[in-house]
Amino acid sequence: MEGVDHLAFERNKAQFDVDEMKIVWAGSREDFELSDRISRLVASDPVFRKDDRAALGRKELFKNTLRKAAHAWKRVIELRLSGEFSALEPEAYKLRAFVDQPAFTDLHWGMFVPAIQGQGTDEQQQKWLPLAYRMQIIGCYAQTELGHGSNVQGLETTATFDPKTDEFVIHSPTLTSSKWWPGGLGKVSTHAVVYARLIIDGQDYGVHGFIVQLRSLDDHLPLPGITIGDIGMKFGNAAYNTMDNGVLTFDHVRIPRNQMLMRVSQVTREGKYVHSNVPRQLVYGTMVYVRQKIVADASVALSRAVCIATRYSAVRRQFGSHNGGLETQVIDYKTQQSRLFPLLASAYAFRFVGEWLLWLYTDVTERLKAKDFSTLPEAHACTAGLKSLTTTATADGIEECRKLCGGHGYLCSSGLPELFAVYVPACTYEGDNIVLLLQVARHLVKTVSQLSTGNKPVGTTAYMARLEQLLQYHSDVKKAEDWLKPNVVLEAFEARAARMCVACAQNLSKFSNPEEGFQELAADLVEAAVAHCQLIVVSNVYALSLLHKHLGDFISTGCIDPKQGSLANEQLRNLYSQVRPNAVALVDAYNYTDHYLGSILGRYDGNVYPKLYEEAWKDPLNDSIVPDGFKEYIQPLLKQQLRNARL
Ligand SMILES: CC/C=C\C/C=C\C/C=C\C/C=C\C/C=C\C/C=C\CCCCC(=O)SCCNC(=O)CCNC(=O)[C@H](O)C(C)(C)COP(=O)(O)OP(=O)(O)OC[C@H]1O[C@@H](n2cnc3c(N)ncnc32)[C@H](O)[C@@H]1OP(=O)(O)O
Ligand SMILES: Cc1cc2nc3c(=O)[nH]c(=O)nc-3n(C[C@H](O)[C@H](O)[C@H](O)COP(=O)(O)OP(=O)(O)OC[C@H]3O[C@@H](n4cnc5c(N)ncnc54)[C@H](O)[C@@H]3O)c2cc1C
Repeated sequence: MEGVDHLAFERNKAQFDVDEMKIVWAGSREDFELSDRISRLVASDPVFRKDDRAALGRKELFKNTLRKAAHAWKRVIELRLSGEFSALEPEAYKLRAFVDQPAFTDLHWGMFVPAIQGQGTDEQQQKWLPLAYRMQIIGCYAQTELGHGSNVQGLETTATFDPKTDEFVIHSPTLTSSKWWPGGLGKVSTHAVVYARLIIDGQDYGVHGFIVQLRSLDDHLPLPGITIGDIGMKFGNAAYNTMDNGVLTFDHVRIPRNQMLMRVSQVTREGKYVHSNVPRQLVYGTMVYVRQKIVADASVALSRAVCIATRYSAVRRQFGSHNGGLETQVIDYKTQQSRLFPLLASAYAFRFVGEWLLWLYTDVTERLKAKDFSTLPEAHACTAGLKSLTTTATADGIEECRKLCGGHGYLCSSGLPELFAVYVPACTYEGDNIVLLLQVARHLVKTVSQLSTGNKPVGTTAYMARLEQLLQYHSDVKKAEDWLKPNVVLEAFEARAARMCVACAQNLSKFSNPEEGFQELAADLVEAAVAHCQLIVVSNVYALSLLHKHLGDFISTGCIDPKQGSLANEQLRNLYSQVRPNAVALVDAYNYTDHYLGSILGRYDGNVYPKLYEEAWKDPLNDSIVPDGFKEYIQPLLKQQLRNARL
């Protein structure tokens, strides 16, 4: 039977309305219609073609990215996708997503503009944002240096106030202070928000943001005192090499005083440092914003991989043929289901968690405007923790989907190698995932230690208020179906997280130096932070597979016993059987075009084999029947073998 028939058959099995689910996935009917329209628009535009990307060299690839970014901007304006000025509107954001090629514009819109919006004064915003909104200047976010990324307070670039000229002198005092990594910096950006140590009259006031012009707006040459370039090829072939991650050094570059971002703190004409009545952590606000975006994007990357692996698993057959009949679809193997279906569930779970985090972020932003900073620690912990949890699971999930597709998953034409290579740096950028989990752990330990002082835990740590009860808890599950009750799962996750946090807090208290204790117990603290973040996911959606995966934690903390663990596993198998007939329809509900998926294995029509065969012949190696280099390198070998044989 041809693949085409396999998927039609699969679609007929669905036990729910796929069109309704498309709307659930999109968020609303309006969002669905918008995504649908824009994805088709991109798919039908030849400039946005991407099937030739894997064969391009770096220079061609980069030029191709510039062309796409310029064309995307033209379309944004022509189609009025940008509201009055800004491409931060959902329509433009969707266009960028479906173009599916990282570019300098991501950092311009994703970090440069938000940094000015969040950390600039009203005056600074009025001056810089209109230019940035019209892309008359292009900006990047220059924080990380060769020597320091995670440790932001360890940055070395200096911004020294010169009261004589009312300027800051931006300088890179060491090799390790070279800015290193900023996307869009290497070849494109005309401006950057540069993070540097503020020095006034010999005193160091810590890291602050400054708007610095890097290149001439006429001929694009670096301005005097600025050395700038690309840091070189990165992991994967095309993948993130569409981006010009850059290196930058300053040799006493002067900027006007009013280019320090002064919403959080100011430097007066007289050189006086004034700190507003706001937490200094607001300087980190852009990172909180982007971490929230990264969580929202995790479900997109994971769902793409899952869509490819699910459709292909329904098309692919191995073993099990009796009397010349059809072989078994690999999706029917229980091992395939136990690897694939939890990922399918995770993609949906991350979609809903992303929505919840957007709500939380919006709420915090509103409060900040009203000078209520009370929820900032919670926002930082949630964005950092969920960024870490979802990107780790998504990167691992994409790789698992590649394995689920067997040998063909390793072909670039499966779409999976490139998806993995583009996605995997998300585990590092915007905060290394372990470093971020340690931030969550600090928040949790602080919460536990404040319980005795009567401080009521709020937000996602509210469950800690029931600590006594959670420490007494033992699951009352008696039969497999009991694990279907959301409250039963939720309580087990709460008790596990609470116990792991309390155990860490108790062990920490044995150290006379708390910081030393924190370093020594860091691995346990990371585990406790993961347990807490998983609880956030579980409290937004139901997730039994996580319980099974981390059974060790649940049993060792005494929340459940081994028998109840086996019942969870039994129930999970029942659930896999229920998901099985709906699997293809569940991934159809993502409504991805074949252009966006970029995968022969994941084609909507399931016509995998003829298209794989056709694609192989397009490889440049097949341009000639006898390869270049035959005469120089193959023929002499063959002749030598002949001579040896004669001897
Ligand atoms: C044509 C085009 C058309 C359309 C285009 C349309 C749209 C554009 C498309 C896309 C754009 C959208 C989005 C972008 C999405 C993706 C972007 C793509 C790629 C991303 C590139 C990645 C960029 C980067 O990587 S930038 C660099 C990021 N760097 C880091 O993350 C560094 C990590 N380190 C840290 O964050 C911190 O230093 C640390 C937290 C780890 C260390 O802190 P530490 O505690 O040691 O020190 P302190 O600094 O003293 O902190 C102490 C207290 O502060 C609290 N804290 C820390 N951080 C925060 C925070 N962020 N917020 C609030 N509070 C914070 C901490 O908890 C301590 O508190 P306490 O109370 O004192 O305990
Ligand atoms: C593709 C890509 C794009 C990027 N874009 C930008 C950009 O636009 N602008 C920008 O400013 N930066 C950018 N970055 C830089 C990025 O933000 C940093 O690389 C990231 O924050 C990690 O910091 P690091 O490189 O210093 O890692 P390190 O901190 O050196 O990490 C190395 C190892 O040390 C461990 N480690 C570090 N500190 C601790 C600790 N306290 N406890 C335990 N373990 C620890 C980490 O877990 C990791 O295993 C980008 C990076 C990449 C890969």
